[in-house]
Amino acid sequence: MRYISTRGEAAPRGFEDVLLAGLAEDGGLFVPETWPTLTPSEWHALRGLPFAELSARILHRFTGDALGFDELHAMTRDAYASFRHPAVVPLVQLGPRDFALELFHGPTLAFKDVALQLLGRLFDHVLAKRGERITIVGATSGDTGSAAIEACRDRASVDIVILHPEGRTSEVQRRQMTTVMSPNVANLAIQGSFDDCQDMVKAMFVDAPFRTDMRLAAVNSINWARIAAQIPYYVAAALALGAPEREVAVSVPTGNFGNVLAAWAAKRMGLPISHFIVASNRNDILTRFLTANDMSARPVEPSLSPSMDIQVSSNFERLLFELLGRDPRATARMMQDFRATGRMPVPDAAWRQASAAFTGFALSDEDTLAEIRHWHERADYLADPHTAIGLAAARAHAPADASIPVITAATAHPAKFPDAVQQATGFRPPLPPALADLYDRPERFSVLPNDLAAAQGFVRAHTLRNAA
Ligand SMILES: Cc1ncc(COP(=O)(O)O)c(C=O)c1O
Ligand SMILES: N[C@@H](CCOP(=O)(O)O)C(=O)O
Repeated sequence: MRYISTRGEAAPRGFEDVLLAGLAEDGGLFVPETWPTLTPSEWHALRGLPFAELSARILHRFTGDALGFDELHAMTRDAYASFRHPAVVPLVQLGPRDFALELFHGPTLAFKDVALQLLGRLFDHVLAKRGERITIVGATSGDTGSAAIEACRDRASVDIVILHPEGRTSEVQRRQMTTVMSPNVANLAIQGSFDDCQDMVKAMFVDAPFRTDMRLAAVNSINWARIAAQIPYYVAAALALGAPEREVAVSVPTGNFGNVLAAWAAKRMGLPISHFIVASNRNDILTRFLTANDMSARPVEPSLSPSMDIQVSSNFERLLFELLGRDPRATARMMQDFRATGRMPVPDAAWRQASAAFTGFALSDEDTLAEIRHWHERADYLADPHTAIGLAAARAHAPADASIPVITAATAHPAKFPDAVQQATGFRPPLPPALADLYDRPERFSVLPNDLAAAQGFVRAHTLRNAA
């Protein structure tokens, strides 16, 4: 299995190199050279397997010979042993055809743990084999940061620096990152938006000397391994509902487009997903694109679902590459124009293809609160604001064929956003016991302006200090 860059100027390479590279040197994202597909009997063989085994079987299709199945299975078993639910990613029925795929039972209470608990172990495995060290630089709007820190803290071969937008995460999210005192972990609060943080991280990756000197690696969903590790839960849910014989639809609260892209990748592998519903908050660039081919970035606006306060969705590039018939030159040109102008006129044929497969939906804060209240009153179900947006989108855009179930990705635990949940329901969800003293723990982070040189200086100092 080899991977190519969406922009065509980076050498193709295998899974381990892609894992360590993160972003391709040409600024593009790695994608599989060809998509692996499963036959109906291969899908059947996965039905009912423990999640760790199913996950290893799917991932093995993407690692090729780089990793043996047994090694991979040992890692998935270990990664998911700490999840608080025995099913790891339980599917909860909320209505006749409405299901919540709960992805928040990992250590930091969001879907990011599913991939990042595994990535931490993959990094260790590959670095130990190669005798190398890396510095991870990541951007977060709240959840990737804590999940990555939890997965990488105290690992001998890894330093990690996470950039978050100052004051724009929930307090629980910030504290989950800034109360970790491990010497290999550092947090930067950037005076800007998540998009600014993500731009800085990408700029560090395309600064070749800096990238090489620091041995940079990525934990964001620009890293293909993140996407690959998010595919298995869609497989598990669809098989549980009758796939491959029965079609399913998915509704995914969306920011960087990684989680919904993982579902789309499952479809490319042959899983019968008939509809993709892309749910966002008032930062609705994807909805504007899907409904009116208006891909134009606006300033990021804070909302009650801060993890989705994103305008420039990294993984859209992977979809664009496919929509353009895998033409790397056209992809590179369009991405560069988007960067320069903030607008991306997508050719009509490509847009029609996208809008036939994906339906966009955006929800205001007020309606998000109403949706949390609706599920609490109707099904005694507590949804966090991100999940609520996914559930609202599923209700608005469920396929006309009522035999198709709709799986909504429940991406965060309600206790991560207690203020919004309390405002909607009057009930303040408590943190699980492992995090019960979170508000009493001391915090450590540095604040920097939205300035690339300053952030690079910080990353360099952190790396050198730990190497000494
Ligand atoms: C709770 C939550 N829901 C949804 C999203 C959006 O996911 P994605 O960026 O993969 O589209 C995020 C952040 O990425 C998140 O943290
Ligand atoms: N919502 C994310 C933003 C980063 O997304 P990623 O999937 O690319 O890591 C977050 O919570 O940090």
